[in-house]
Amino acid sequence: ERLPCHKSSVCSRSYFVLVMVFFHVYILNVIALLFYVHYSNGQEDADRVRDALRSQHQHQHQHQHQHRRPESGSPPSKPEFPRHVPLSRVEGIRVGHVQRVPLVPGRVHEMRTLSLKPLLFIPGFLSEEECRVVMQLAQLKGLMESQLMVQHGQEELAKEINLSPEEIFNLLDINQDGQLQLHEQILTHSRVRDGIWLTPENLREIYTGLKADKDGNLLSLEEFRVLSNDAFQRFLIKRGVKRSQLVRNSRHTWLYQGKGAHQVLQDIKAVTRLTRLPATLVDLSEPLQVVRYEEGGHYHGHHDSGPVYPETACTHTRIAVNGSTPFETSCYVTVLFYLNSVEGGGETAFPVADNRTYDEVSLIQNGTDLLDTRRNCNKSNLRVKPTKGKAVFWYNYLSDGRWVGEQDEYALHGGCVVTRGIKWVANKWINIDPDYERQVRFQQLVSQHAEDEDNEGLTLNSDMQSP
Ligand SMILES: O=C(O)CCC(=O)C(=O)O
Ligand SMILES: [Fe+2]
Repeated sequence: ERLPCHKSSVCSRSYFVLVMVFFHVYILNVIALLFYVHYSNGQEDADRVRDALRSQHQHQHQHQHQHRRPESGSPPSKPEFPRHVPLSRVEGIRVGHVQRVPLVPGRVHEMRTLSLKPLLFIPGFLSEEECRVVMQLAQLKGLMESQLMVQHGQEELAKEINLSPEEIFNLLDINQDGQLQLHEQILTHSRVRDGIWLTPENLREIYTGLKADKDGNLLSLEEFRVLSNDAFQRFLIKRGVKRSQLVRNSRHTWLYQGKGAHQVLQDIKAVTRLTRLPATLVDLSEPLQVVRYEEGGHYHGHHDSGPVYPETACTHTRIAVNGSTPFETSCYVTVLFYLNSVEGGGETAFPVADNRTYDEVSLIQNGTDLLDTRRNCNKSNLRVKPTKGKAVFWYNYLSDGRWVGEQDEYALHGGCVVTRGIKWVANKWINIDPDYERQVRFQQLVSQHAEDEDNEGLTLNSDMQSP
């Protein structure tokens, strides 16, 4: 028996029509949305393919006419790495994995993965002859001290940002317990202060000398306040600082690798094939840094690239910064070449490579300072022996899937003290700004500048030719 159904109720014909209309509109909406998603992706794919083709074309063009400047009058060249195409990064697979890299025609080099945190490889690279040429060129040019005895930068910086003793104290007090333990002082206060490396004993000696600390290892805010800003420095200068007490005890020079440079130096730019990074990045990077450590030389633990903060800019892209950035840092992928085999010591140490976790405070514990490469290299997780012609290559940044991302804290490293003989290395730092837009702006500025120079040259030439 059917229930009675009134005209005005939900069973009515008009209600049914209304529901059907809504239903169809809904279905049409869904279909339209699907079409939209499909076509917009298609467009992006098309953009991506077009960009990739364009970049490939530019790449080939660059290989055919190496070091050729952009044609005058042409628009500034587009970056070789469009946003959609991720920056190449070599896969580590697993520790011990070996991959073959075609660095020079007719010869295949092997590259072994040494660690995954940081992503680090050891490829064979330079021939004996190439090592000899680089060392001779560096000697011919002349080397300078890598670190001057006393740096004033920190004092000036502290004055510039105008911090009170309380504010500095809080900055140093990592665990915020109102007292500075010895490792806190070493980690932040003394390390960055003068570029002078202080051991726990040094620090105690200084505090005693300055009559700053009454109870040994702890420094209260009151005691800290007594220490005037330059007390440390004055004390150290009076007492004398030896080269072995510096963060970096070596000499170095820079060798230009562009057009007209010695062929061996130009050939070292084959790091593009090693790292698979775009040739433009390598071309726009700093020159080759050649370093010589005498017996007793060292370089304490450090990062080649700084952390990524909004207020920090890379040194190489500073001309592309809109507005001002108070701090600058180096931004690199590092390729380190060993130009000779060292008789004793001189390994490159990576104290926390492949550690499960990274803990800055535990780098200095119970008198053991893992960053101290004069004393504690044997406690590092990974040490690379300097062998002539070999290179180590690592990423100072993690990947964000497309471009370089956060700083890789595990990339901490240093050069162990050379116990016998002399050590020669060369750094090929490939400058990459973690800020993609800034790197692109920088490249555009550089190519625009080159273009302007070319135009100026043309004007000058025609001036000279005119009667
Ligand atoms: O000499 C070494 O083994 C390391 C050198 C180094 O880390 C550097 O020059 O930045
Ligand atoms: Fe380094």
